[in-house]
Amino acid sequence: MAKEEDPNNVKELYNWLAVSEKESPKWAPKTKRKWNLEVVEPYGRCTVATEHIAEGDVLFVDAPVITGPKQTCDLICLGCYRMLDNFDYACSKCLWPLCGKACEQRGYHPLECSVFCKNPKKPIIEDYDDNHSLYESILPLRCFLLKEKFPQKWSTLTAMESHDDLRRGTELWRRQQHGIVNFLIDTHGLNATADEINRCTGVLDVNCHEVRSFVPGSRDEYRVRGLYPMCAMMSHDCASNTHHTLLDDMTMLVVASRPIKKGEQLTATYTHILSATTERRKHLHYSKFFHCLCERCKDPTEMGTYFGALRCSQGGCGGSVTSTNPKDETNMSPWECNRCRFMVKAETVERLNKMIYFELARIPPRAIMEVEGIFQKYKNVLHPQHFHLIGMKHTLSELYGRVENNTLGELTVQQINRKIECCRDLLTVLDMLDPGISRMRGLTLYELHAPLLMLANKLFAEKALTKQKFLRKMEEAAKLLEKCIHCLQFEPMSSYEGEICKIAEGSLKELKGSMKQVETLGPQFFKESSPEAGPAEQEKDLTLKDILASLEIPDHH
Ligand SMILES: C[S@@+](CC[C@H](N)C(=O)[O-])C[C@H]1O[C@@H](n2cnc3c(N)ncnc32)[C@H](O)[C@@H]1O
Repeated sequence: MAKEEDPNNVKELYNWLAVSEKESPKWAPKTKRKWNLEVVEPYGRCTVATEHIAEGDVLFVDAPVITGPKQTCDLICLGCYRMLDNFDYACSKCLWPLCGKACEQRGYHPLECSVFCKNPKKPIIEDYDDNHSLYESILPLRCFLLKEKFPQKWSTLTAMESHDDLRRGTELWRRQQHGIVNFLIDTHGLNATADEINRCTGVLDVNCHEVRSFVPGSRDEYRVRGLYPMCAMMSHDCASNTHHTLLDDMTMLVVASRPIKKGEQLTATYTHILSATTERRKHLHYSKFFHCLCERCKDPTEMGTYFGALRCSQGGCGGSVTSTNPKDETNMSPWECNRCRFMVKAETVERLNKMIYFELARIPPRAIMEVEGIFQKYKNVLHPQHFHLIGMKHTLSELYGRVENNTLGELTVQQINRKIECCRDLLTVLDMLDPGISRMRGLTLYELHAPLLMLANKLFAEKALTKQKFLRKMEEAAKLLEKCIHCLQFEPMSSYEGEICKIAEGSLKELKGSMKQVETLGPQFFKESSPEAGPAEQEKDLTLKDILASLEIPDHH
């Protein structure tokens, strides 16, 4: 299409949407498009809702233009992406690592093979540590080869942003000239110009998504990169309003994670939501070349979570120390206590966060007591909702009940309560930073329902609950399961989340059956609900919200 007719390549991108719809699985939901591609500064092209969108509405399915290894990764098979323990099998034509003969023709491997086979050189894996950059040239090469082999994909790829002007001269750019451009053109004689390769590398750097799944028919996990043009058109927001799910054939399903108003942008998160403002903004600037100015980044309290805040160290103050200017591009603005105005240097905060990262990184996997040790060490230094403490609670919520010698049945009541506390505190933060449909929320709700039910059953066995209270506790667990299923409903069955969703559906059915049975049980199974005990018992469960509601005072909080 002539450039004048489509100056922003919007039509070109809509064409890809049509291709994706054709390529997506037959069962994938088809819906009317409720958004348009528009150009809005400073974002560039972005997706804008043309009508009200409800939570869970399917927005689109997106097929990848191309997939391939990440810039750095462990040894993998270039055909099926399975991780390899050793370099035992080399492609018979190009000598690159594969898992076996069948993968010589699998996936996109024939693309790079057609270039490397002209000058076969077995890559020297022994020279690299884990997570090496041996593979960094593969995906840019695959992109370049689309030009001849898949022209439709090539024209979509060239419609995408590469920020060459902003990338040129950066440290990353300089490294890529050696590892990618020279490697392909000088070592392997690729008939391309440096500009063409840099453009492909740029499109990948600015637009790629990490994709994680299992090799079909196995439990072998893979982690690669994929170029999803429609997903890439969504602007970034540190508290986004969409949720994406990788389907079995590597197409991406995108749904609204919460209601989206007409005129609002559909947004995705390009970075990790459980990291602090300084880190997210640094990462976005380094990798995506913009300074994020979303509501969360502008707010020193990060939407009331105090996710980066420290506890004030001045005796008895009890205030929270936050950045005086989180938007500062130099990250040098001092931090200040919101009560006593005590100041802390930004550098000190950064050093403290790094120190905790290093301590956490040294912990062996699944070591509950070590995580608890670091939590105790820093709990009076950091705000209770600081990202490090919430990150540790996330880890603990998954470990208690799931590791050897700490299975759910082996936990003490104290440990069960700790698991419950960790899940609840994580959910509180997620409600503020990532409300609606999310994998993390779905999994955490599942983790929370089990110990709650276990405690309720224990108390029932001890005849320590009235019938009403036991039913209320069962109802709470059922509600958690319902919400978990809502969050994980789009996950494919082959994924861990899809499996949990299926298990949650089974547990919910069972639980509802048990509740019906409990209704029929006689009083001999329960604690007597004496007139004195009744109100006191109810009081324990009351919240401030309940009290305000009963007095009909609106809660302005
Ligand atoms: C994956 S692309 C998104 C599509 C892009 N707007 C386009 O026209 O091709 C990422 C780029 O979009 C822009 N962008 C995305 N989110 C942004 C945000 N929150 N603030 C400013 N620019 C943003 C930046 O230029 C970024 O490098």
